[in-house]
Amino acid sequence: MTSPPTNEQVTEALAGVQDPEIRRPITELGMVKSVDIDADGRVRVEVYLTIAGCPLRETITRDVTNAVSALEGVTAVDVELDVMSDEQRKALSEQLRGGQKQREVPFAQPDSLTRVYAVASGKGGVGKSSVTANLAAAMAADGVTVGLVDADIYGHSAPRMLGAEGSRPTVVDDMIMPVPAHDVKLISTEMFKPDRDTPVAWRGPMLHRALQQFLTDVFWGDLDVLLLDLPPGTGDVAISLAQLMPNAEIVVVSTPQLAAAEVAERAGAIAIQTHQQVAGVIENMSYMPCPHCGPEHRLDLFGSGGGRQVAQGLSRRLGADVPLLGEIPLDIGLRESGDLGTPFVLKDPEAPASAAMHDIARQLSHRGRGLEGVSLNIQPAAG
Ligand SMILES: Nc1ncnc2c1ncn2[C@@H]1O[C@H](COP(=O)(O)OP(=O)(O)OP(=O)(O)O)[C@@H](O)[C@H]1O
Repeated sequence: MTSPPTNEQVTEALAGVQDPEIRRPITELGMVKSVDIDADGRVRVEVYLTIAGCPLRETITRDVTNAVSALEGVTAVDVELDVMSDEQRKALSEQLRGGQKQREVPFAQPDSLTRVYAVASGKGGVGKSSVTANLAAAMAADGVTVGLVDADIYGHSAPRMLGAEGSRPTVVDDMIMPVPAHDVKLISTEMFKPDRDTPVAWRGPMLHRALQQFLTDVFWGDLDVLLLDLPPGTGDVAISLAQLMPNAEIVVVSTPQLAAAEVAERAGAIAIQTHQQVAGVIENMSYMPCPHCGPEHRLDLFGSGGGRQVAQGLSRRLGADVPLLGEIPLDIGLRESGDLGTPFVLKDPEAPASAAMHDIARQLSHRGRGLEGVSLNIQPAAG
């Protein structure tokens, strides 16, 4: 008969279990309360949850059971759950903040390597939210660590599109954990409403505070990319965002319709006032692949050329090259999968609309993470 594992072996196995929201090993987060090993190989692990009624308690129980069961000599695993005390939560939140007491926007710090993209549109209904949610899911599927702030207060649809509708984030002390949805770390205005049907009637200053809180009080961890879904138009949120994160780059979504393009160009041109960069333009609902002849025959339902016109107009106004990042065709599947909570890029990655979004996601996540102006902490060699 094999002998039971040692305490060190069990602890090492537990170090492979991450808290699903914080994405760090439970051993590092002080979540392992105790480990008991019987002579017959029965292991009992007590785990602290950050809050009572933690929505991910089953995931944690399953992951701990799997990790410990895999050890040689283990005959059974019992997982018992306890809840952190206020002091433990406070200590954890301080640890996550890296000992830093003052609230700062981590992405606005000069040494931040996170690429921040604010997705804007001139008017509603052009598919900005669908495109943003799909870009986030496509990036996550590519192994990019991505966060999504759904700041579209009036039309917050990211939770539904990512299958996280009705989710409430876990709060540890005064730190908010983003909700994991298809490997995207998600925070939405919807999560802070008393109930789903209450409209959000926040005005300028409240909006600014909400956005600030999403950026300072949410534990994002190290992100490669942060996407922000802005409300349509050139409103308060875009200005607040520029104040909070001047390094955020704008991505403009437009339809091919020339009238829509003019409005979209105006939304992008706000970057001139706020001194931000425009990373590019995405044309959505570009064409309908002909149901009879196939995708080679494009039906231009909403006209054509809008995306290119916005890109050219913004290049002229900003005096910098603003590329057209891609053209996403109309696809009924895109709408359906959004309604059902599975992003189209995951459900049908080969469809032309998905392929276009995967391609745009790669362009945005693989752009050099501009080290310009970033302190590299290199000391000159003593000569
Ligand atoms: N390429 C596409 N093909 C088919 N349907 C699409 C496409 N893009 C978006 N849609 C659908 O169009 C509708 C509007 O999209 P969405 O809500 O993403 O727009 P929006 O610009 O974010 O609007 P708002 O900012 O007003 O919330 C949704 O029903 C969505 O599923």
